[in-house]
Amino acid sequence: MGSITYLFAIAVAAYLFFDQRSRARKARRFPPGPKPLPFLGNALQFPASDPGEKFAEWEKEFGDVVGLTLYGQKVIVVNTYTAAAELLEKRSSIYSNRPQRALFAKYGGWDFAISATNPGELFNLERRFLNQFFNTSAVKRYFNLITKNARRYISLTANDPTRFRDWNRITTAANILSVAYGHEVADENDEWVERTEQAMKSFGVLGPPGTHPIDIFPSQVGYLPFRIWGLKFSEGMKIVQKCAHEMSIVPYKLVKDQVLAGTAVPSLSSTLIENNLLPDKSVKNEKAIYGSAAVVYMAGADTTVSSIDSFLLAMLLYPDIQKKAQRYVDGLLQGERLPTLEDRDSLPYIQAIVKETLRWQPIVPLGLPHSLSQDDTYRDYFLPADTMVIYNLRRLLRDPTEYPEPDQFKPERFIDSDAGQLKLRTDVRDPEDMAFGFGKRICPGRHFANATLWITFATLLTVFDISLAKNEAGEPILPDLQYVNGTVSHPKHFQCVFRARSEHALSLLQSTSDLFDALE
Ligand code: HEM
Repeated sequence: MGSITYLFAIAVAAYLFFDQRSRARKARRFPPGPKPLPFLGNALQFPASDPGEKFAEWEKEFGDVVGLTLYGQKVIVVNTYTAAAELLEKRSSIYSNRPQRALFAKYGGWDFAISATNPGELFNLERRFLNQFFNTSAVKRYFNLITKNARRYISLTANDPTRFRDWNRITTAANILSVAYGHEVADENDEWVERTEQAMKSFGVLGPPGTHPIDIFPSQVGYLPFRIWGLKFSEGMKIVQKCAHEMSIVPYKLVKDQVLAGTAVPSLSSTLIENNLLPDKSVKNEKAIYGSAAVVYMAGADTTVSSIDSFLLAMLLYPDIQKKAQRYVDGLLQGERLPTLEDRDSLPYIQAIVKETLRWQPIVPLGLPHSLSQDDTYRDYFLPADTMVIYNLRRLLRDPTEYPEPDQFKPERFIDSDAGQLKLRTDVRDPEDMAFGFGKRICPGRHFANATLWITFATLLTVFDISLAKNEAGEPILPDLQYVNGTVSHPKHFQCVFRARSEHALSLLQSTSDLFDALE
C-alpha cells in the first residue's frame, strides 16, 4: 500500500513537473503571424498604405492577436477590444511606452513631444499639465471659445461654401492656438497656422515609423551626417529640426516675454509660466511647458478637423438621419436661437451622432502604437520587452459583434427611448472608450474634442440643410468615402451643398459678432 502511494506521488509530481515545463515552453511562443524573411521579417508584407485589408486577412488566419517582426522589432497587432483592454488598460503600467523613433525625437529635435516620451519625469509632468487644462471640468471654461469658433466656421461657410474644408481647418486651429498660447487667429493667412501646417508637412521625410535605418540602428548610424541618405533627406531633416524649434521654443519665448511684461492673454502657456516662475525670472520645467503647448496643436487640430469632415459625409449619405437630428434640435430651440453646450444633455441624439461619427470613420485607424517596458505573458504567448503593440482601432470600432451592420451610420445604436424620452444607452460599448486610445496614454484632449464636435454638429444642423452636389446632368455626386491614410486619416476631396434653413437662422449667425462679445 505504502509503495503504491509512493508511486502515485511520483507520478503526480512528474505530471506537474512536465505540465509546468510544457506550459512554460508554450508561453515562450510569440503570437502566430505570417512567415517572416531573414533580417527583413515581415517588412515586405506590412501594408504601407491601407493596412485594414491585410490585417483582416491575418486575423482570419492567425487569430485576434497577430505576431510580426519588422527588421528584428517584434510587433503585435491587436484586433479585439477584449485583448486591447486587457493589455493596454489593465496592464497599463507595463504597456505604456512608445516605440522609440530616434529619427523624430532625437535627430529631428521633437524629444519634447509627449507622444515621443516614455513614462518618466517629463511624461508625468506633461500629462499633469495637460490634464490640468483639459479635464472634464477644466474644459468648461473653453465652452464660449469653442461655440464662437463653431459659429465662425459656419458663418464663413455660409459666405463661401466652396471653401468649407479650409474654414474647418482655420477655426479648429483658432480654438487650439487660443487655448495653448492665447493667440487669436485673425484670418486665413495667420502666420501661426501656416507655421504649424508646415511642421505637419515636414514629417513626410521621416517615412513610416521604424523603417529608416536611423530608426532601426540609431546608435550605429544615427551619428552619421544626414547627407549620406541623400540630399532630399538631408534638406528635409533640416526643416523638421527648424519646425521643432519654431513650434516649441519660439512661441514659448513670446508668451514668456508677454508674461513678464504683464500683457499675456491667459492660456495654458501663460498660466504654466506664471506658476513656475522663479524670483530670478527663469522658469522651472520649461521643457514640459513648451512641450505640452506644442503637442496640443499637433495632436488636436488634425483629428478634430477630420472628424468634422466625416460628420458632413454622414449627413450627405444619410439624409433621413440629418432630418431626424434637425427635428430634435428644432424641438428644443424652436428656431429662436442657436445651440450652446448647455443644451448637450437635452439633445442626446446629437451626442449619439458624435459617438457614431467617431466609430463609423475612425480617423486614427491604427491608434498610436504602444510598447512594452518589460517581458510579459498573455494567454499562452510570451511577449518580450520592447514589443510594439498596434491596436487596430478601425477593426475594434467596426466589430460586428459590438456594432451590427458596422459600415452603416446609425446613431440609433446608442439611443434608448424611455416613455418617449430619448436617452443614451449604457449597455452598448461606448466608441469613446476606444477612439481616444487606452490606459496611461489615453488622449488627454478627449473632453475638449467631444465638446467641439458636439457644438459644431448641433450648429451645422440648426443652420444648414446639407446635401449632395450635382453634376452637369443634374445627378447627385456621391462621395466615395475614400480616406487619405496616415496616422490621422482624412476624407479625400468631396463636395457639399449648404443651404440655409431659414433667413432667421442666418441672421442669428450674423448677429453672432455681438454674441461673441457676450460670450467672452
Ligand atoms: C476627435 C478628436 C481626437 C481623436 C479621435 C484623438 C485620438 C487620440 C488617440 C487615439 C491617441 C493615442 C492614445 C494612445 O496612445 O493610446 C491620442 C493621443 C493624444 N491626443 Fe488626441 N484625439 C483627438 C483630439 C485631441 C485634442 C483636441 C487634443 C488636445 C487638446 C489631443 C491631444 C492628444 C495628445 C497630447 C496625445 C498624446 C498622449 C500621449 O502620448 O500620452 N487630442 N489622441
